[in-house]
Formats: sequence, structure tokens, C-alpha cells
Amino acid sequence: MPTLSEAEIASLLTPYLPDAAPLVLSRLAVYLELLLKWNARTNLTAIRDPKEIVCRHFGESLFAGRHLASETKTLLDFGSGAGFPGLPIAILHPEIAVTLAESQNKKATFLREVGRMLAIPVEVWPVRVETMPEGRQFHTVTLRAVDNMSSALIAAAPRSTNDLLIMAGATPPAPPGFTLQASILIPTTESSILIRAIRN
Ligand SMILES: C[S@@+](CC[C@H](N)C(=O)[O-])C[C@H]1O[C@@H](n2cnc3c(N)ncnc32)[C@H](O)[C@@H]1O
Repeated sequence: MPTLSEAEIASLLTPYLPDAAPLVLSRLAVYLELLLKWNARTNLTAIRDPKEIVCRHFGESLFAGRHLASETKTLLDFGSGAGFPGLPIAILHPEIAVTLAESQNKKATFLREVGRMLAIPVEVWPVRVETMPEGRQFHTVTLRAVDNMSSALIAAAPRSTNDLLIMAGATPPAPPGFTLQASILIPTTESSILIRAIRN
């Protein structure tokens, strides 16, 4: 028996993604089981309650996925951790080539395993973003809950040709060459916001 049925996951996701497709739900159900299994023996995320994982991690990531620019064809998730928001975005938008950058080895190994089990072609960059070849760029770079958002944005900016999609508790300063758009409150949260920074 899965921890949560696909119907339960769909119901929990309603505020973030009201009509999730069956394939999205079945992939999220597999991702949830893998995350719970790995998190029991290695610390991938401090959130351990399955319903909270679905709302906080999956829901917020899918909400970001609904707010991507239509021209986004390549996406870098900067500091993906256990895959947020990059993996749920890859599940929601299989047409986008998603790269998950995560410098901690155990988390990068987990990300590869989820990609393999779901048969989705995500690239995992298992070291710091700063070590990518200079010319490597993406339409969109996402950043969620990275430790020092201001310095992460400085490192992320040269990687983006179009925009940065930021999920944070407060509005960060725009990195050089980018302009912040109005922020959007993430559903069911008190103060978590989604902000797009557009390249000038
Ligand atoms: C606080 S966690 C947040 C993870 C995820 N974005 C989330 O919302 O749950 C930040 C992650 O970013 C990774 N990280 C920080 N700086 C990085 C960098 N320059 N390149 C790649 N990964 C980085 C860390 O190893 C850590 O796992």
C-alpha cells in the first residue's frame, strides 16, 4: 500500500495545482515513496510528514511550475536539495530540459535515482553551479530556500538567459542586470513568495 493514494495527493495539491493529470500524480506518488524511504536513513529534508511533504515541497514546486514563462525550454534548479522545485517541474513539464544542481553527494545520488525510477531525463549536476563551464546557460534558473539567497542570485544570474524564479520568505535584492517583478504569495503560506527576476 502506498503511504498516500493518488486521490489523497490530488486533494492535498488542490490549492497549488487544481487539476493534476493522472501521470503527474502517479509519478509524484513514486517520488514520495522514494523520498520517505531515503529520508528514513539519510537526512534529505527536515519535513518528514508525508502530507506536509506533498503540500510544502510538491505543492509549492508545482505552483512555481505553473508560473514559468511560456518560452522556458531549459531550466536549471540551483541548489535542488531533494529536488525542489526542479523535479516536480520536470514531472509537470516533460517538454522542459531540467538540470538539477546539487553539490551534496547524497542528495545528488537521490536525484539521479528518482530520475531513473521515473524514467524522466533530468540532468543532475552533482557539484557547485559555479564549476559549470562558463558558457553553460538556461532560459530559467529556479532558486528555493537556498541558504544565502543574495549571493546565490549573484552566482545564478550569469546562467540565465531570460529569468530567475525565486521562492523565498522575503524579497531579495535583484542581481545586476535583472529587474524584479511583483511577488506572488504562495498558497496556504503566511509569507512565502514567488518572484520572477527578468533579464534587462
Ligand atoms: C536549504 S537547501 C534547499 C533545497 C531545495 N531547493 C528546497 O527548497 O528544499 C539548499 C541546497 O542547495 C545546495 N547548494 C547550495 N549552494 C549550491 C551551489 N552553489 N551549487 C549547487 N548546490 C548548492 C546545498 O547543498 C543544499 O542542499
